[in-house]
Amino acid sequence: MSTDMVVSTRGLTKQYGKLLALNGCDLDLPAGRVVALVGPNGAGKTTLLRLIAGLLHPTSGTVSVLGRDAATHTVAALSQVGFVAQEHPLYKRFKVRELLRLGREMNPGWDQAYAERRLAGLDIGLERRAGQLSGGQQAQVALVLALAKRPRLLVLDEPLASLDPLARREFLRSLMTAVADDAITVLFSSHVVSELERVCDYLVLIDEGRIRLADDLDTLLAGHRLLVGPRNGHSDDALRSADGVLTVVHGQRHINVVARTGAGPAAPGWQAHPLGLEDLVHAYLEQSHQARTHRAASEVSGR
Ligand SMILES: Nc1ncnc2c1ncn2[C@@H]1O[C@H](COP(=O)(O)OP(=O)(O)OP(=O)(O)O)[C@@H](O)[C@H]1O
Repeated sequence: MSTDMVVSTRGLTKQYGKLLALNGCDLDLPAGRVVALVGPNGAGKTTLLRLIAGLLHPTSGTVSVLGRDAATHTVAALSQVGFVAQEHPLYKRFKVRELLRLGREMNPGWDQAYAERRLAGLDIGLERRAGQLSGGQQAQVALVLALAKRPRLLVLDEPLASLDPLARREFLRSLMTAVADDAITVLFSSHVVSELERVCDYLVLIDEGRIRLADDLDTLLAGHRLLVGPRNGHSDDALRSADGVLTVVHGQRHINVVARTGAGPAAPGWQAHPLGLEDLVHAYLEQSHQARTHRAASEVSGR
């Protein structure tokens, strides 16, 4: 493992009974990045995040966080990791002031002045009860509680899920100020891929418990292209089976092909365009979906 990696997993596997939720994941996350973890429902995102936060033990393989084994040094590892679970649960009957006191009592590195400053900046009064705050304000309080631990790694499970577009923007803005001020590494899962391009600089794509992609966003975007060409004269199967081609979609007059840069059709009439993050993620998931459908069909016909 390289020492400047905040998270390193090797062969990380988690089974719930017979269900294989994570399957032999090797992952290295460099320090100081904002990492988006994306994947369809049930892909294994929460499981991976909980393993990294030391809240679950692997069935096999290893997970090292900030140079320590997260499974065996949980207390030491956890003090440097801020974790906000899905739906950012807070003790709803507690006042914000009481939540801060709890945080202070439970975390040796607690920074009360920082917490109060951030809450004041968000206009969230310390005497408000958590349960009476809006969903967006509760998400912000959960973020402040995690940041006031002064973690080196902040792990957020679906922080945007229950927020409306405005609250999402505000939440991401707060997150970005914290990242800029404190140089922490952030790892967060999300289904809202369209919003990630502005905030993250590293992407991990997980599907069926396996890591499909993990790289700098710029490298990934530069490494793929959308190719648009005329409909006639191309067999779908030939296009699809070409090396480096991820997806082939027929429009009314054109065919859209997502391919690795340098691969795919290059005949006259074809034009290459840059690919956005949403299209890139969609292309990989579509490719997995097609492979699954193909596998299922072969199993049925082989019976
Ligand atoms: N405690 C559990 N017991 C049994 N199976 C579980 C448990 N937690 C998760 N699973 C299963 O493990 C797989 C991965 O679940 P996980 O929650 O990690 O996925 P996810 O990518 O976070 O999904 P989502 O986007 O829907 O939140 C799923 O098939 C899920 O049903």
